[in-house]
Amino acid sequence: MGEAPAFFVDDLHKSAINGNGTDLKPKDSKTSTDIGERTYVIGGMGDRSTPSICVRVFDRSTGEWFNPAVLGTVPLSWAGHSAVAVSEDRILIITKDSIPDDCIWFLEVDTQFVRDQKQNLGTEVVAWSKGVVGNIEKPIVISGPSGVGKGTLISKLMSEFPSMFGFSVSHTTRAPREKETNGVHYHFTERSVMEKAIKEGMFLEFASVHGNLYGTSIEAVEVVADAGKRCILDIDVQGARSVRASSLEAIFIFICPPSFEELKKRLYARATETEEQIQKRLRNARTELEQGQSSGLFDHLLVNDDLEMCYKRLKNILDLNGNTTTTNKKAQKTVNFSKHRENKVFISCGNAGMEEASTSLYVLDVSSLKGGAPGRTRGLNISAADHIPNGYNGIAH
Ligand SMILES: Nc1ncnc2c1ncn2[C@@H]1O[C@H](COP(=O)(O)OP(=O)(O)OP(=O)(O)O)[C@@H](O)[C@H]1O
Ligand SMILES: Nc1nc2c(ncn2[C@@H]2O[C@H](COP(=O)(O)O)[C@@H](O)[C@H]2O)c(=O)[nH]1
Repeated sequence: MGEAPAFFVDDLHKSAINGNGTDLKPKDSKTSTDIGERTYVIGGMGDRSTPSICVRVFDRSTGEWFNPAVLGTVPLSWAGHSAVAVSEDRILIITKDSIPDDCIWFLEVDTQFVRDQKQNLGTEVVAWSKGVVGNIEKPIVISGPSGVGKGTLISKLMSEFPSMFGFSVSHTTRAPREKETNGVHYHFTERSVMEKAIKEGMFLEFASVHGNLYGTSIEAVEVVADAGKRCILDIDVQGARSVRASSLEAIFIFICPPSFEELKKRLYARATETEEQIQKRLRNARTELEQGQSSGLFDHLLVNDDLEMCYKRLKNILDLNGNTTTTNKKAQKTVNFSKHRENKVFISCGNAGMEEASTSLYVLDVSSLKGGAPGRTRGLNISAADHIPNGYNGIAH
């Protein structure tokens, strides 16, 4: 314990550009990056056909090594990497020989998500998150008691704007209804499987609703964003609260019935639940209505009395009728050199494998990072740079 393995000193050399991070000689497969009292050793394992990545941590205050639980989506291709700490809570990793869409990653070491998971799992944790250039439109969280018409409103929105919105397909342990399709309406899952995935940090949120487990996986939201669409989540109030507390910035809309009697009528008319289940849903509806209307959790409350009227108001909120906008604007692609000086990382990219070796210099602005583990880190800004001003972070790639 406490002794650094051979690779720690011998195999690493400091960045040619600023000495804060490390980059690799072609044959190397590990980097070490210091944050506070800890040194994060990130290295490739396996052979070229099945490369993988491991993380070990050396705590200089105790002189001990440990292997943290590694959460999030691990980079797939791994032919080496460069690493630099961009803040107290995360390390930027640039993987070598990757396609441009797949080369920027973050290893989070002390973000809110990591701290939460440390507490949940009772162990040391780090988490991967893939960096994505540009921002996404804020996802839309729609909540409300069972039978109020959330699904009906969402279906209308998706049919009218199929290329604009994508549905976050939740996991649930409840049995499918007659017309429901696995993978479309829900991922119908065994409780033990879902509980295991929750423990492994695969879920953005989950809750026990009307006696079953429901949850939004990180991938459910990210695949919609990756497709360039705005994600819609149909989740209960507990789930909405968890999303509010997560790194996902969203718009929260609560749908109310015109009266409790009308809600009851809709649930009976839908006829998808047994008498006992309907009674349970109605009991839970009272609490949900109380919490939804009074908690300050929701940005908008909509009464679904006349369906067409409610749909129109929903479209107003989402700026689909040409009214006030509530969506965030797309990321600015240009970099302002006079601002956020400390948040720029210069990347020197060599193409030694080509006939004429050359090096290009890019500047990565990490000042407007959004999201992060357990999903993607969005909001990266990359542009060409012609020189590295004094005092900047940089890594060779
Ligand atoms: N404005 C409305 N007026 C009358 N009936 C409605 C209205 N909106 C929805 N409904 C009907 O109410 C029933 C419940 O709607 P829906 O299934 O969309 O509710 P939900 O909120 O998604 O419920 P759950 O949370 O249980 O999935 C459906 O039969 C639907 O056709
Ligand atoms: N917290 C979450 N709640 C969810 C999720 N998916 C659905 N729901 C909510 O469950 C109830 C019941 O749905 P039903 O399809 O069985 O009628 C409803 O209020 C949904 O909003 C989820 O991923 N997380």
